[in-house]
Amino acid sequence: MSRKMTLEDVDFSGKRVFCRVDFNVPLNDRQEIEDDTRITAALPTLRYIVDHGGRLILASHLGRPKGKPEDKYSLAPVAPYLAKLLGRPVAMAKDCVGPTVIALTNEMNDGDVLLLENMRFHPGEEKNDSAFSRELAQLADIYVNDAFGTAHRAHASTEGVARLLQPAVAGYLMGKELEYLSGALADPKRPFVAVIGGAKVSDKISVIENLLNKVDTLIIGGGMAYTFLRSQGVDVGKSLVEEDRIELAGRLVEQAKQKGVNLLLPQDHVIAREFKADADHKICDNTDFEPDWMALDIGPLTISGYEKALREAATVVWNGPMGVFEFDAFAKGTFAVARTLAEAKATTIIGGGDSVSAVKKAGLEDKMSHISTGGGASLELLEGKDLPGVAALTNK
Ligand SMILES: Nc1ncnc2c1ncn2[C@@H]1O[C@H](COP(=O)(O)OP(=O)(O)O)[C@@H](O)[C@H]1O
Ligand SMILES: O=C(OP(=O)(O)O)[C@H](O)COP(=O)(O)O
Repeated sequence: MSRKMTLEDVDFSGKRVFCRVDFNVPLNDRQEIEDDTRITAALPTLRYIVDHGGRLILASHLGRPKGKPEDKYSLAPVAPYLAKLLGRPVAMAKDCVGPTVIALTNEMNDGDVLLLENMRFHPGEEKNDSAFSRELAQLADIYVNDAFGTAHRAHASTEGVARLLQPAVAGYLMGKELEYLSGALADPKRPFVAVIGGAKVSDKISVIENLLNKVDTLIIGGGMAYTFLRSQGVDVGKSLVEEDRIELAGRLVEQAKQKGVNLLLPQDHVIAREFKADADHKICDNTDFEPDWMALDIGPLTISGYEKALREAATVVWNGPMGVFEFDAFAKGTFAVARTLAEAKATTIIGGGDSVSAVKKAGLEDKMSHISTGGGASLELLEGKDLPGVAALTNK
């Protein structure tokens, strides 16, 4: 993709800036923010705009309201939280379009911050409706997109407005995410190793197909490994297997061979009698699976093989857990990968979703080169797709 304009390419002084952020943060029952990672990740961009005299109009979605207002999805709790982080007032608008909002934006002074209410309270947002995009575009002079986590959505505030408000530029978080994730795929330091896990092959087929053209080693773990093992004739008992993907998994193994990619599958497993935190469990290898048991984690031999490949890597991308890490008894494989990456000399990129939760649970966030703020968006990049929210930005 062409290089996009960035914050430094624009004079923000006295300008109204429509800045799309991803403040889709988890809230608890008391409407308190449970994880502020996405808010703190956007701060460098927000500070740059206000420090350069911009009038900052923030736009985000929260949750998945169905095109109409719902109290539990209000962004109101974010305004005071952000005000504390920024050390300046953050006004909260009751809506994101309409005369009252226009009046609020007209009253702003340089350096003021206004948070608009949830974009998804309007059906036009997810439909990328042009009339709704025009209403949003009316509010500002310049467009900034720092919402990497939502960049795979072609919605009004992520795509439509960017086409109407020029220049449309990438914020720092967006730039950093693309630098790591697209950078790793375009020009990785080698050996380049990808670790792909999680529940199902079907969710990650395109990722695996794309990575087979890029990586030196592909490590497979988690539930999806058992469809791969079945394709190799291993009897995997009651482990998670997608019957309709066995043939495809076999073809991917063949492709890896043809392309000279070192594909690593689990050699031993922690198997359990049932899918429960305190289930009876033991270790088995590929020759002695119990017919009525299921694999819920990779075994010790597999862990040491995977650790060795990771220690030799220069670039690692990780997406998806190695086992049912939510249950302590089956979290060893996932935490071993997290620890090995934390100690590795490689550039380590954690591509969103459950692998990020695992790294955070292990307290190892600070030891990774990059932890993505977008699960879906990083997967689409790993699939080799362009992100609509990025494509719509102004080329350099
Ligand atoms: N061996 C396994 N059997 C069943 N489920 C598994 C297994 N290994 C991992 N999982 C489950 O996969 C889920 C994560 O899968 P997925 O949503 O595809 O990953 P991600 O969110 O990282 O993309 C976790 O809830 C985990 O418990
Ligand atoms: O949380 C998000 O994505 P993620 O769960 O894939 O990381 C983004 O805010 C996008 O939200 P959406 O998947 O409701 O469009």
